Amino acid sequence: MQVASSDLKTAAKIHDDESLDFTFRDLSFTTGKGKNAKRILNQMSGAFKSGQLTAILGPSGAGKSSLMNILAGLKTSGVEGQVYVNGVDRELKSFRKHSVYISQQDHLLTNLTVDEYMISAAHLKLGNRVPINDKLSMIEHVMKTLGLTESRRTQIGCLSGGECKRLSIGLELLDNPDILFLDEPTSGLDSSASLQCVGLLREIARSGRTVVATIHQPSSRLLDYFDHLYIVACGSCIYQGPIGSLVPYLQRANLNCPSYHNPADFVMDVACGEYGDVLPGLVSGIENGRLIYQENSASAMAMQSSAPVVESQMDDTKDVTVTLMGGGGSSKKEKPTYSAPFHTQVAVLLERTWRIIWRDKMLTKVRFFTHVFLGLLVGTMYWLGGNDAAVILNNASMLFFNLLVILFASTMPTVVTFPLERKVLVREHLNHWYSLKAYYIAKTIADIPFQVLFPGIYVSIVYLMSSQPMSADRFAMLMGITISLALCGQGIGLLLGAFFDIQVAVFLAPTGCIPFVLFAGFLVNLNSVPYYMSWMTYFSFMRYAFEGSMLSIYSFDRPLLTCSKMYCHLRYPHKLLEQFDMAESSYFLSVVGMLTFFLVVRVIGYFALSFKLKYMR
Ligand SMILES: Nc1ncnc2c1ncn2[C@@H]1O[C@H](COP(=O)(O)OP(=O)(O)OP(=O)(O)O)[C@@H](O)[C@H]1O
Repeated sequence: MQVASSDLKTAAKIHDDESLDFTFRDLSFTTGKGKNAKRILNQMSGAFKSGQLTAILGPSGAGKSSLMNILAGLKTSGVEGQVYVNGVDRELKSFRKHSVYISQQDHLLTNLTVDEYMISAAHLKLGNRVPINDKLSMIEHVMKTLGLTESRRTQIGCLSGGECKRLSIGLELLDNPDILFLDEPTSGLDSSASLQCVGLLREIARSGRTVVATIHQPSSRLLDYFDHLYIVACGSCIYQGPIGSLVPYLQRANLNCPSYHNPADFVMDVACGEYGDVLPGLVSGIENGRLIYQENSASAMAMQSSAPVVESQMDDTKDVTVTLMGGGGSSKKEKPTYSAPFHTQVAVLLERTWRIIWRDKMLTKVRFFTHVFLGLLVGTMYWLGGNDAAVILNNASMLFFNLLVILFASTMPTVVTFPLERKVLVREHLNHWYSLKAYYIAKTIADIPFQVLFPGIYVSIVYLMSSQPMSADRFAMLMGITISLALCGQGIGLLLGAFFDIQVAVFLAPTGCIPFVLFAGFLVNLNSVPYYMSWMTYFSFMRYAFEGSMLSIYSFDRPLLTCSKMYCHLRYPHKLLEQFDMAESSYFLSVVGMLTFFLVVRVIGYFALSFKLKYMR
C-alpha cells in the first residue's frame, strides 16, 4: 500500500486544521472501593505532541489500555490528575469532539460495502455544510491513502483483517480529527500489514495530527516508525522519549541491550522484572513521565559526568497558543453538537439500516417464512371454527395463542441482533458521528415496516382460514391490536438487547414476558386474581392485547353464532366476554393501554442504552 501524505494534507484542508499537543500530570486510576480498591495507574505524567506518532508500550496488564482510555476521555471515574491540551485544562466534551478512538476490534457493519460505509460516515461526520462533491473527493483521498480503492465495492464482511483496520482508521479520518487514539492497531495483522498500518499512522501524524497507539511486542522495524515512545510497567512510566534514546537510557541503569537484540523485546523483559528490581530506578529516572529523555552529545557528556541525563523537561503551562480545547478562563467552550443536523442523522441511519436489513436476507426470509408457516399451521388447526359456538373456547385460545406468536416473533430478532449492533453504536457514538437520540429513533422507525408486514401476513392467514367474521372493521381492529403488540415486543427486545449481553437477553426475553402472559386474563380470569396482585394486571400489555383481540371479534353487537352440535352453551358472543370478565371492557382503553406500554418501554430502553454507553461499555 502506498501511503500518500499529500492526499492526507489535501483532505485536511477541507476542514480547519488544529494542532493539539497534550500533556498529563500525576494521573492515577483506581478501580473498586474500600477493600476491593485496586490501583491501576500511579501518578503518571507524559507529553504527546502533534505531528508525532507515539507508541505506548508495556507488558500485558501494565495499564496501557487504561491509560489510553483515560487520555481519550472514555474513562473518567476513579481517575485523578490533570490533562492539558495545548497547555490548558482539557474540557472533556469538546476534547471528545476533536479526538477519535479506534478500538482493538474493528466493529463495523459487515453488510455494507466500503463505499457505502464511507458515504454514510461522510454525511454524518461532515454534515450538510460540506457540499457532496467535497465529501466525495474527501472519500476518494482517504480511500486512495489507505489503499482501499480496489476494495471499494466489497462488502466489509469479505475484507481482510488489515483492510478492516485501514477502513476503521479511514472512517475516522473523514472529519480530520486532531487526535487519534488507537488501541493495539496491529493486533491480528501479519508483519507486512502491521508495517503498512503503522506507516499509514505515521503519515497521518505527519499531516499535523497527534497519533497515539498502544502496541504489543513490536518488531524493531515496526518500532522505527514511531517518533515517541512511552513505556508503562506496573502502572508507572519507565521511559519516555525517542526510540533511539531508549537503549542509552537503559544503559544508565546498567541494563545493556545485547547487540542485534530488539530493544522493544529487551525493555519488555526489563518491565516484566527479568532483570531484577530495576523498575523503581527507571521510574524515578524519568520522574514517572514528567521528563522526556533525549539522548544526544550533550546528554552523553552529562552521563560521563554523572550529571542528570534528562535533556528536556515537559512544560505544560507555557506557550499557551490555542484555547479551542481548554476549559480555562480564556478558552472557548464548545457545545457538544454533531456535524450533521438531527434530521440528517436520522435519515442517514435509517437509509443505512434498511440497506443492511435488505442485504441480510437470511433473517428477513426466516422471519417471513416463520410467520407464513405458523399462520398456516394455526389456520389449519382452528380451520373454519371462527363462527361455530361449539368451538368458541378454542377460538378464544387461538386469539390468545396468536398474541404469543406475535410477541415472541417480534421480540427475539431484536434481542439477538441488537447486542452485536451495540458495539458499532458504541464506536460511532463515542466518535461523535451521531446522537443517541437520532440512533434510537432511526432504529425504532426502521423496524416498523417489518412489524406491520409480518404480523399482518400472519393475522390475515389465520383470520381467513379460521373463518373469523367477514367484517373489515373487526379485521382492522384485530390487526391494530396485533401490530401494537408487535411494536411493544420490539420495544422489549430493544430494551433487553440494549442493556444485557446476548446470553442474558436471550434468557430474559421469554422469562421476562411470563408475568405479562400470566396476567393477560386468559390463563386466570381477571376477577379471580388475588386482590393483592390484581394491580399487576394493569401493567400487563398482554391483558390489553387479549382484551382488544376478544373485543374485536366478539364485541360490537356481533350476532348469534352458528352451532354445529346439538347444544352450544355459548352462542351469544357477549356471554363469552362475560365468562372472561370482559363484558365491561373497552377496545379504546385496550389500545391506550398498549400505546402507553409502548411509549414507556421505549423511553426506558433509551435510558437503559444511554446508561450502558456512559457507565458500562
Ligand atoms: N475495571 C477494572 N476492574 C478491575 N481491574 C481492572 C479494571 N480495568 C483494568 N483492570 C486491571 O488493570 C490492569 C491493567 O489493565 P489494562 O487493560 O490497562 O492493561 P494493558 O496494559 O492494556 O494489558 P493488555 O496489553 O493485556 O491489554 C490489569 O491488571 C487489569 O486487570
